[in-house]
Amino acid sequence: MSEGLLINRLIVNYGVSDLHYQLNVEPGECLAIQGESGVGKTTLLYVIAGFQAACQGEVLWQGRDILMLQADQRPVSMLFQEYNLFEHLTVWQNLILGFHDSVPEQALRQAAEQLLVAEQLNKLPGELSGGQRQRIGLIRTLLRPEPLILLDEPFAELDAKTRQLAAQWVREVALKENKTLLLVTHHQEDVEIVADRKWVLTGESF
Ligand SMILES: Nc1ncnc2c1ncn2[C@@H]1O[C@H](COP(=O)(O)OP(=O)(O)OP(=O)(O)O)[C@@H](O)[C@H]1O
Repeated sequence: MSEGLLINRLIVNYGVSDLHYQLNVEPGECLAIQGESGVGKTTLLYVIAGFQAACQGEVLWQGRDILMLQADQRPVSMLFQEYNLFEHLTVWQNLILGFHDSVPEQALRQAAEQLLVAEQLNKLPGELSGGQRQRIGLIRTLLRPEPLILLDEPFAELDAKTRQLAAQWVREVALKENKTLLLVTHHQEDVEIVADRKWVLTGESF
């Protein structure tokens, strides 16, 4: 029994085609997921997070099949492509949303400083650039309490220098908070900075 994440003979069906997954991630490991476009990287993250159904197999976290749980019951924090920011709330209100009475205020502010978005906290998300929104989403996703972090091209809107800064920050927080992290990226530099290991999805069945 794995204490981390074990994806066991998982099959996701789209009409005539099936996607197959078999994977083991150690607790605290940062795994980069690569593979050709359309091979099923995003689909895998959606199934783990509970936003898409699998038709067979298991997703075990610490020995327990999380496919049985509703999305909000899973030990998962995922950064969506659209960064799930509420437009009518300020950036800061967005950041503290969902922490209830245990807001890690100091850590959130420190992260905003490190990722160069501290000046943006009192603004509305609509006033931010795509890259600034992406970093706000990243901060919230990483600093939430859930142990399993799913990131789908989380640096896509960042310039090379900011991308490197954000990748280093992700690595640092993941290690410090003992997160288990799956990172979908096409960039080799992200893999080198963030990941312990790279897994190339080929679409072959097990
Ligand atoms: N809603 C859907 N209906 C039917 N087929 C779908 C649907 N979503 C995805 N697929 C199929 O599932 C496969 C995997 O898609 P997915 O988006 O997971 O790939 P990906 O590896 O993340 O690709 P990319 O790198 O381009 O983002 C694709 O071949 C696609 O045709």
